[in-house]
Amino acid sequence: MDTYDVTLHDSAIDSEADTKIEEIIQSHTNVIESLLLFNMHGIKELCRATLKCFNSGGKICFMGNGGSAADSQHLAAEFVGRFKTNRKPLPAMALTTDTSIITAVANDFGYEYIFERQVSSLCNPGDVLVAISTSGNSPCLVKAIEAAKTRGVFTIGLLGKDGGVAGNLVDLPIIVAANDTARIQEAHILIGHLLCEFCDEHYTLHY
Ligand SMILES: O=C(CO)[C@@H](O)[C@H](O)[C@H](O)[C@H](O)COP(=O)(O)O
Ligand SMILES: [Zn+2]
Repeated sequence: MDTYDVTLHDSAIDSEADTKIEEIIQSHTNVIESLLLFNMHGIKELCRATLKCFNSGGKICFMGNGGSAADSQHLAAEFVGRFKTNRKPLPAMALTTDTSIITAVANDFGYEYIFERQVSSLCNPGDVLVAISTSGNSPCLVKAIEAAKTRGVFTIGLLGKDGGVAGNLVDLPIIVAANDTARIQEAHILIGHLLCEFCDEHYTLHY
């Protein structure tokens, strides 16, 4: 059977790829640099709220759809397991991982309740809830934020575009100044990793 040699140059594909790669890396860089201009204050508040939550016995919960669901479980794992150093385990949960809860709640109540039911049953006053959403408009996140606020949970939005509905609801909106979903998600995971690194260093030094 004939096989293609994928290493053979194809000038049309190569030049198309050159242009696209440069364009995407440049737009990623612009979005990441904009964090220094627009989001320093919000990221500092995120670091402070998280430390205060952990120091008073609370936990941090993450939620999001699609790529942001992946970010939620990625970040929870860094806290419970380890990031760079072997500091103490830190209490974090992704509300995106229990398929039995998610499918039962979606099936019995509706998809928009998949996080709300978990917040109402698992979150306590003093906990932090991080909603990761590029639009800020996903109904399942909005419902969960509303439930969290009635329970004394500190709500944070890692958002994009104009912040959407969640931008006006959360206690701390961190809105990445971009419109492209993928570029916003790349900034979100940088902010998440930054928080992990900050907590690593803090708890390695202080406990
Ligand atoms: O990862 C991506 C796009 O990069 C998608 O899976 C994306 O997360 C999904 O379309 C989500 O449903 C978008 O939701 P949201 O960010 O608007 O809350
Ligand atoms: Zn994606």
